[in-house]
Amino acid sequence: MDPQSNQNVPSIVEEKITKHNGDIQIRQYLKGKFLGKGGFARCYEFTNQETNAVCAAKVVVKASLTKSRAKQKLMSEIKIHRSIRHQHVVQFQHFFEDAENVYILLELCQNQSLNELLRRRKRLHELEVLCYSSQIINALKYLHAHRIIHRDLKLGNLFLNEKMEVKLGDFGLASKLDFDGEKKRTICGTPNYIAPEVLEGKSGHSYEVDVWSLGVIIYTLIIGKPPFETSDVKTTYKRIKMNAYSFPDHVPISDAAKDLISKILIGDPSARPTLDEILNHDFFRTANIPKALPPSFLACPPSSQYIKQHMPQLANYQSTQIQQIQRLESTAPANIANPSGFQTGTSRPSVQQNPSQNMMMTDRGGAFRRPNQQSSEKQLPQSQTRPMSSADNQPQFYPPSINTIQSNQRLLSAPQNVKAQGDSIKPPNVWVKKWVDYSSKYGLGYLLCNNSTGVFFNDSTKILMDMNGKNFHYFERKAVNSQEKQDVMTTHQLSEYPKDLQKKVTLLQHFRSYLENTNQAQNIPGSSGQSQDVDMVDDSSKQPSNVYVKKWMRTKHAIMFRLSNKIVQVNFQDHTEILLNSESRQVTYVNKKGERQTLPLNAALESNNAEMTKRLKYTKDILTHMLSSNNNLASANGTGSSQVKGQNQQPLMSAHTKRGAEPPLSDMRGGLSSGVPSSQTNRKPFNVLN
Ligand SMILES: Nc1ncnc2c1ncn2[C@@H]1O[C@H](COP(=O)(O)OP(=O)(O)OP(=O)(O)O)[C@@H](O)[C@H]1O
Repeated sequence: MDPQSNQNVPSIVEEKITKHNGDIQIRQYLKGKFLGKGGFARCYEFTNQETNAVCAAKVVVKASLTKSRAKQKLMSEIKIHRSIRHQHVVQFQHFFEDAENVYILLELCQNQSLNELLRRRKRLHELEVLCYSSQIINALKYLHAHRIIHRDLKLGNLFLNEKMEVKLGDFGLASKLDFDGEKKRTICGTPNYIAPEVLEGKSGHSYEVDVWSLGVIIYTLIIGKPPFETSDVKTTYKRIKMNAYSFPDHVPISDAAKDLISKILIGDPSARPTLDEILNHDFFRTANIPKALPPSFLACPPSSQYIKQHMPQLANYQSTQIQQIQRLESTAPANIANPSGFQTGTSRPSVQQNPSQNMMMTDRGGAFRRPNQQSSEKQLPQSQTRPMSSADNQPQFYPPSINTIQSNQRLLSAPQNVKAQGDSIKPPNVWVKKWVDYSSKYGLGYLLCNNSTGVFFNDSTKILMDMNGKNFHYFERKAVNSQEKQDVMTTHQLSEYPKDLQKKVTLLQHFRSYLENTNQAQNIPGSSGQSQDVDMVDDSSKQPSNVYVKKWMRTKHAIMFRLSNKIVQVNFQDHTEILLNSESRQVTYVNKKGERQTLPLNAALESNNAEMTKRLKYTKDILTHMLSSNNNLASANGTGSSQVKGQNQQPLMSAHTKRGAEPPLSDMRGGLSSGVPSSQTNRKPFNVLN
């Protein structure tokens, strides 16, 4: 509570009204409850003593308006706000002044702002996000149709009235265009929500800045914190300009929501979807969106019954999927199912706690659809619905998390006393040594044990650079006949290659340097990077260099790669590994100590090494599960990749694979500092007028 404000002491405020005949009438308001304060106003409940009508009064101290800019801002706010009327805009009622203050009387929003709601709830269910964001979009559509840009769209300016309707308020930074193509140049906004074109300030900005902020809001409500938030504003701007954000693994989010957010948060404002396109996005088709939510949701998340009622498709889908997942979970080794060191607690809801959100992750939708488009477009493959990234030509590379790096270097430094059994038993010669999952933006990058680097892009093309770094192979799926598709490989020199591959080659190089520069030993307790390198030269550097990752997926407990050499590699969270050679039907198992053992599949299944057989069964179950859901990785079991239709680069079951919190971006790229979230920073508008 602010001691200066005397904020909760009721007092009477008098408005002098001069009548036509010159008489003065006094209207009295009881200044009641303090509602909150912003950068330049305090807000109170005002009760009209004559009518008993209650409203919110924004009180601006006149002494704070000495600078002409501040005065201008207030006048502009009043001028714009009083000119509009919409169900989802805080209704402007009246304004007056006395010797000390200016009073703006507004429709009272009793249920505070979305900011307070999020603070209470930490994050919202996607159904709630749909409900709130569709109302925000309605308000924005109205404003934009009246050539008004809000320019300060944020949770703190989105209020809830007693009917739980969203009301957009605070028009202090709003601007009215004189004509549609006009660009505004004033640098204004609130750091976390500000669009990159405002920061660049080169060619001005327009309505698209509100669309950007809407994307930030959707992300923030689902994930629980703004996408670009850091502890200092400069770093936040850097992140915004470089479009450096990611979806944390520990928070469930549907593919449709991810897709929409990544389409909105695009640097080029002209590439952002329009408000109508957003409303027609698949995300808005995942539910029968209620007009308003019950007030109980201010404090508690929706019940599963409520979700079922509004997301019936999800509910049906959910029950079968949950059973499948529970079956998989039950076959997972105990220490994998609940490994120590995993995040626990409320920030990591389990499938059972919040099944709908987890299940939504398997919804592969997410395309924009115009109102008349056929539903068949729903089945567009991800490569069409989710282009590689924004329209930028120079991709910015910010891998989401150094924690995503896993290593199976221990395969190389395995003790010699664990021998392969029998003459015909040969351990695999190429496997994934390190990887980084950056599929929230570009794809999966990986380093093989033979030092080749590859990327599996989100559009399902693949690229592989051999260890000398002079050539690269590019793989695209093409139809070989009317029924079959296969990866078709073209080889290029790095000094000369088709221009349209430039972006992918740049990304490959970023991935390569990122993976190579990551401290190899950090995930391998007790081992040294040096000895691994020596081993690697002896062991695998002479192996064929065109082995690449054909498919991959992540589950709650593991990441799986299917390599083009018919190896299925499964890296478990507890650092054990399975390498399954479907051709020779042999299994290599790496235990927690890094000891490896290669043996025939049948022998492995019947072995009395319980740890290994559990993991092998888990691998088999996942492969079976994927086979039944038409997943490509299943083709590694010998059915041939060309017969499988789906592409799977998204996590199938859960987003909880990574350990630990999001690391500081400074670890990944110079100049950026730790991303410690702060509830207080970055909320105030800056440079209000210039
Ligand atoms: N219509 C309303 N109903 C209820 N509370 C309101 C209303 N308008 C504003 N408030 C409360 O008053 C606080 C300050 O209002 P507002 O954000 O409009 O002030 P401001 O000084 O213009 O803020 P900013 O610094 O964002 O420009 C809000 O955070 C909110 O808590």
